[in-house]
Amino acid sequence: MTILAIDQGTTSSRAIVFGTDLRVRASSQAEFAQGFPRSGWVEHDPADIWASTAATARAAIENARISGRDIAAIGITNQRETTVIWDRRTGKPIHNAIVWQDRRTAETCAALKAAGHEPAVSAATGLLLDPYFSATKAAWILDQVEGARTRAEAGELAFGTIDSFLIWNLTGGQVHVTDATNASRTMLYDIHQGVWSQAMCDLFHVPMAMLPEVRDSATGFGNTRTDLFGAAIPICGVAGDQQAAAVGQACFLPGMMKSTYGTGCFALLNTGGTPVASRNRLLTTIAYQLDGKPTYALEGSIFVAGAVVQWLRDGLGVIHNAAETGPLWDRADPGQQVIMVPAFTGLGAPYWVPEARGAVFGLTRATGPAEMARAALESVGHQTRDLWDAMRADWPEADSSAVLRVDGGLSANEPAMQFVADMLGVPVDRPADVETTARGAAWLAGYHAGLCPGPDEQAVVWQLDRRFEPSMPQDEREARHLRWRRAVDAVIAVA
Ligand SMILES: Nc1ncnc2c1ncn2[C@@H]1O[C@H](COP(=O)(O)OP(=O)(O)O)[C@@H](O)[C@H]1O
Ligand SMILES: O=P(O)(O)OC[C@H](O)CO
Repeated sequence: MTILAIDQGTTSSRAIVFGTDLRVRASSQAEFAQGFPRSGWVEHDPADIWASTAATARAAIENARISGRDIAAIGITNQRETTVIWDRRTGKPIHNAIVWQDRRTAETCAALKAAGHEPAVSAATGLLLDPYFSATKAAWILDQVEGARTRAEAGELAFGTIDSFLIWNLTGGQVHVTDATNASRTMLYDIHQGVWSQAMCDLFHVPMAMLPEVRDSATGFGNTRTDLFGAAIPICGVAGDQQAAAVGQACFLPGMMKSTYGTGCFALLNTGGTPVASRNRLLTTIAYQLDGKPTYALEGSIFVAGAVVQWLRDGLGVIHNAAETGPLWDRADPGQQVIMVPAFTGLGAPYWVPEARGAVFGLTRATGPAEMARAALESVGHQTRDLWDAMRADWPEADSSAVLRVDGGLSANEPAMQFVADMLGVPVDRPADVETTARGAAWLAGYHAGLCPGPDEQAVVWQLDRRFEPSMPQDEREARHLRWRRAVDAVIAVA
């Protein structure tokens, strides 16, 4: 038997067929259009999301030379926070999906912050008042689409993050659910009580009648329509993509930490069964929920990591593909120490300044593509160090014996990963299996279906590809990171 993992990401949809040993059997991937209707706005057409998901799932099944009847369980993992509202009767979305990167509700968040609401929001949801999360996005749609609020209150409309929207479509409109990890990104969910928060729904003007039922990350989420894949396949695992990566990296013990370098960078530190309230502007979130028990994490979210490499390619045109940044790093003049702060869509953790924009410091006439590429990659290491410092301050148990597990497209870049190790002063481990996000979703589904072993055994099969040991002298590490902090201060000062 096999397990199908659906990984619906920000720029592409992927489907991967795993054996029950969690080895990849076949996969398929399709990019879809990004909508930028105004500066700071980012939208997806939900029809594209659904069509690319269904098409890649079918293609992966075909590539594996199996049929839907050979799939014992489906696991879903998804871009988080992105918000869809649809009509329960027709299944039709009433607006494009508002993507996690979208900043259109920045003013709403600023006003709520100024009115003193942030402590209550953080206490209930573990999050900060930022446009990143779903609540203000949902309210924006209800305010803009005529009649939507009344219909939502009457229970005619459904709200969902992408997992909910996919499950709704996969089950033919039968099931309106989400899992605890996705719920914990909405800013409407009480992560301590494990229920939707009436106080948050009131504050953000989101009617409770439109919210999905919240379930464990490994449980039954309904069966697929038989006409989709030729069989009614049970959906047994769901988690937001960053949480699924933590699961795929087998970060099952308190103190274990992973960092995923895709478009952005998201670091999660497992803090066990007790939520840790951050004093350093990190997020408290649910890492996974098994058998009704949430495991919590501290999360640092950086909006631009791999995206800075895309900008070198598409914006500056100094590279043709991402992998060229490795050799360019080697050619860069190390004496120049150019600093790039890639705050293209504001600064995320631990600064949270939505108005900030990017800057490059230390340019000379001798600065060329190599120095720019190196500065871009170094920004990833500096940002990870910022998160690391915040995590150690919030949770001193994250001591010097710690290791950072990395994954995501940019983790293929050797000098960048070496620089992360140098900035943190701890080893950085890259696993042999880089499909960690999909693997996490597959494990959740396989675990519930009785096909995969429990967390302890699963942790043992995690395999190392390469360990990056820190080699930069301590005084150099601290001096270089101090210059970065000053550059960030300057970016914030002009925001
Ligand atoms: N060798 C590389 N060096 C630097 N960046 C890379 C490399 N390979 C991929 N990337 C970057 O990684 C990102 C893609 O990673 P991926 O995990 O697929 O992201 P996502 O799931 O967010 O789309 C891109 O932004 C790309 O620029
Ligand atoms: O789709 P990704 O990999 O860019 O991940 C997006 C995150 O889930 C946003 O919180």
